[in-house]
Amino acid sequence: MTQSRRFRIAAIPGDGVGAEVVAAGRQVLDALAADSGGALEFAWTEFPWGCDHYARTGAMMDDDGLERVRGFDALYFGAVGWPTVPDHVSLWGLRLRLCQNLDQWANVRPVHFLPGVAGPLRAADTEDLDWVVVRENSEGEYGGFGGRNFSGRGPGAEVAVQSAVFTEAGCERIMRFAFDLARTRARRKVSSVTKSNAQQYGMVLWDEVFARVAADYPDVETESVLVDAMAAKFVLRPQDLSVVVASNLHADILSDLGSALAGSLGLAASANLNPERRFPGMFEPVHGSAPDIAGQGVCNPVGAIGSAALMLRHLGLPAEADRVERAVRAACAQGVLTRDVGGTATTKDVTAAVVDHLGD
Ligand SMILES: NC(=O)C1=CN([C@@H]2O[C@H](COP(=O)(O)OP(=O)(O)OC[C@H]3O[C@@H](n4cnc5c(N)ncnc54)[C@H](O)[C@@H]3O)[C@@H](O)[C@H]2O)C=CC1
Ligand SMILES: CC(=O)C(=O)O
Ligand SMILES: [K+]
Ligand SMILES: [Mn+2]
Repeated sequence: MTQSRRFRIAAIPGDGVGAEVVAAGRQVLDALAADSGGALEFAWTEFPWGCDHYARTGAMMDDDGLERVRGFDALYFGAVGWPTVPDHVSLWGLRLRLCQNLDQWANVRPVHFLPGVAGPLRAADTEDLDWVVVRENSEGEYGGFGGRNFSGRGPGAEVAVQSAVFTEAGCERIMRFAFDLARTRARRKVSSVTKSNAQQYGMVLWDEVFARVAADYPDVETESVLVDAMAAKFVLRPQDLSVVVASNLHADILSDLGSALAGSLGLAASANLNPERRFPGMFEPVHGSAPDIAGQGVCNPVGAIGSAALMLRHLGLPAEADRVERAVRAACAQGVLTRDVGGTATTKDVTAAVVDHLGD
């Protein structure tokens, strides 16, 4: 008899469409478990953190929240942010707080085409558009270093400093992670995103570490591309990319561009990982809380369902992850699409279609 595998997952829907897409992903995973004949079980605990929690308590999450989630096998996250709370308060109070304290220093954000989904790159197809943005997720521009209100400067003359911090160790570990990932892919190539022409300290260190790490991977092709040129390359030569490693801010921007090129921000999945596995990973769609469409039941759940597939793979369930990804492709190919990708289906219709195709 196969032994039952039980995974404890902390669900953190957050704000806006976060609740809708996390419900969709949970439904797909629960269907997978129900179909496993008892071999697989997901035990969910939901944490109602976000901007409503802030309105009630003055904090985005509970004080002991970090302690409570660190023992879970994984965190499944929706999105954070709502117009009632300043975005920097909500983001730092929840997503960044979780990622930083759980030392999830690698953020993996794959981009691929789905059959039946038209993107703006008319000439590209599934072969061309299949790359992974590896985002440095612990330092760089989002390290939180800086300040305001320097002495001697009054209202109207304020100065704010927002520094980017790059450490040699931080650069090296994300680059090694990118090279190791490249070795698992058909195209063994790592493209480093830089801005060392204008930023002569941090980005020059980034480039130097990249060159040093690359020397340890002679079997992997490399290139170093300035971020502005990389934005153009995403559009003009996507077939030339495989693994793209970039700083926190650069990768944040480029991964939204990547998912838009695939057809919508609602499609892209992501994994926030502590590769040493001292802490659980956090799996979330790339998009935010989408206040403009929240509560209407029309948001695209594909990014969140894809994030659930990344979670399965990280939990050692590659066959189940493949099954979810195949079911998503089948639902899209069948034309069950939300309106952001040109269809008329609701979030629930797409989720139900994915669940149906789990049986293919
Ligand atoms: N990791 C996180 O939790 C993130 C949180 N945010 C927060 O989200 C809030 C809104 O930020 P925005 O800049 O508007 O970014 P957003 O990603 O929420 O939305 C940008 C655009 O994409 C569309 N979109 C996003 N997700 C979609 C989905 N699943 N299906 C269909 N369309 C979708 C939205 O309708 C909107 O037009 C802010 O408070 C921001 O700070 C933003 C990005 C990431
Ligand atoms: C905050 C944000 O935009 C992101 O993590 O992608
Ligand atoms: K998100
Ligand atoms: Mn982003």
